[in-house]
Amino acid sequence: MMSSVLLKPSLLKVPSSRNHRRRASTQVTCTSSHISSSNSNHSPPNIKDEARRHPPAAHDFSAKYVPFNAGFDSSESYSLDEIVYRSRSGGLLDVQHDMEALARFDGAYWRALFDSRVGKTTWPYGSGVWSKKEWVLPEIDPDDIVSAFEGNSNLFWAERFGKQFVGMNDLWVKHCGISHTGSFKDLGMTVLVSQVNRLRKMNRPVVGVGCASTGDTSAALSAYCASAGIPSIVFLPANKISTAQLIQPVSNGALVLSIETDFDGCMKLIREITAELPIYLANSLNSLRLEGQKTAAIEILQQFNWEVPDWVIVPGGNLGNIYAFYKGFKMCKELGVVEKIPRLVCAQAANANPLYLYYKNGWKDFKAVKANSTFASAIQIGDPVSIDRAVHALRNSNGIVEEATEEELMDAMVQADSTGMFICPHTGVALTALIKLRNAGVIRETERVVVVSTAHGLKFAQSKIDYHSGTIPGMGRYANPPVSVNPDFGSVMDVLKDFLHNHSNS
Ligand SMILES: Cc1ncc(COP(=O)(O)O)c(C=O)c1O
Ligand SMILES: N[C@@H](CCOP(=O)(O)O)C(=O)O
Repeated sequence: MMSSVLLKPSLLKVPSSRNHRRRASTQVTCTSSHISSSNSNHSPPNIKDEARRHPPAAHDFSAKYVPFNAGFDSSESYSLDEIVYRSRSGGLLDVQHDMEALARFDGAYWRALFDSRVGKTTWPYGSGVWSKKEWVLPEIDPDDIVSAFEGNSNLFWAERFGKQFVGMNDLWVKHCGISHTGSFKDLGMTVLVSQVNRLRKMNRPVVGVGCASTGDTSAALSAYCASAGIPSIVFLPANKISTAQLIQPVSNGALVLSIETDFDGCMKLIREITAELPIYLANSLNSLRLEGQKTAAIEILQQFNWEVPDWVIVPGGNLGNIYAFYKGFKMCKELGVVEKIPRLVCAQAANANPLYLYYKNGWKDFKAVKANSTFASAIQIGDPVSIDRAVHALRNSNGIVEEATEEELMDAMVQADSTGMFICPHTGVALTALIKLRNAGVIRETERVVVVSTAHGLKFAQSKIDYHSGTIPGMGRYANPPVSVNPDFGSVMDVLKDFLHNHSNS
């Protein structure tokens, strides 16, 4: 472990942008060719120029691809600059960091470094993902990074929902959906598109980037590609994603293919296509994505001042994210940042529940299912690519899998909304898991729980409209439809008197 004597305080110094700016303006004749080319018109330096003037101290951190869960005797590995998604045996890959190099710095060092970067505009550390750059893509040049300063999302104390619906005082919702494109996919996509940007500068054969999607991956991919000027192609199951999600890649200039199949069908097609054409695969089968997504776990610890919650509940579909959370927590423990990891819960819609069935069967005989239609449409997935990663995460975190019926998930979403949130149906799935585990006495009243909210509720407004207007057969217990009222004083007074009478004790 690195002793404090060896800590380089300069690594921790994050000059304020004002200081940067002042110094920069007195150094206009700086010798860097980058700077002179980008500032040939003598405009003030931008945040990337400033990052070039103050390169981070040299280090020897590195990362490579290895087969997922490879034994110690495996020597198979690939540079991150190779275009490879599968191991030689056809299994999943994982990004493996040089943990020895990282462990030369102790937990206190990493905590202080990460804390020093929060809330700044310093490139690229103003991003919640890139503020952990050394643990994400240590070798990428900050110039190649494509970032919207994603991450650093609100960890919301769900005081009223906690008290009213689950009898808890320490319930939190990590709002990963309050983000650039409205979902947690931004966290992974900034990493993947940055690496693509680097590969293209290295003249590697990447003409475009493609994904299959239930609506959120495609939104993130198209936005990050558009901001870097990289062509994107998205495969969407026809009529199975929300209008708000569909208009995102359309607006960002992606080639949008609407295909008469489900997500699993689109996933199969994109894998075949990316094996043939110089199109880089952007789904979470590509382990680069998970390096960005894992920073949400680190961020949760950071937001609790490096205290570890008891439980973290994550809605699961293609199952990359549950592993990403595990990996983030595990790295923090391995590097002495915290002393333990939370128990993980993966929550699935009962209409698309292959992981739940596998768990209930004691992890014997995994069978893909035909995913049925669900209001949690972004997790309507029957054959998740990261099934092995999810099982690993759950087994090693004493984890649990729960499921939610359509009525349960919609009721939970509506109840959460009634306490001031505006969440997506997938978060409703996670809240249902919480309600069930509280009722079963598995999660205790005094425990600290984080529910991961994965997308913005506005992307799924139609499902809320349908619920509240009573158009979903058998649903609507907590509906709060608008009241039609005649435009006269008496009619309005009648409605208000009823309202005040009903609420007089609340
Ligand atoms: C909103 C939302 N929630 C949850 C998930 C599940 O994440 P994962 O596929 O990583 O399990 C997805 C995508 O699948 C999603 O778009
Ligand atoms: N919900 C996802 C499904 C694909 O997941 P990925 O993480 O493998 O890209 C989506 O929004 O497309």
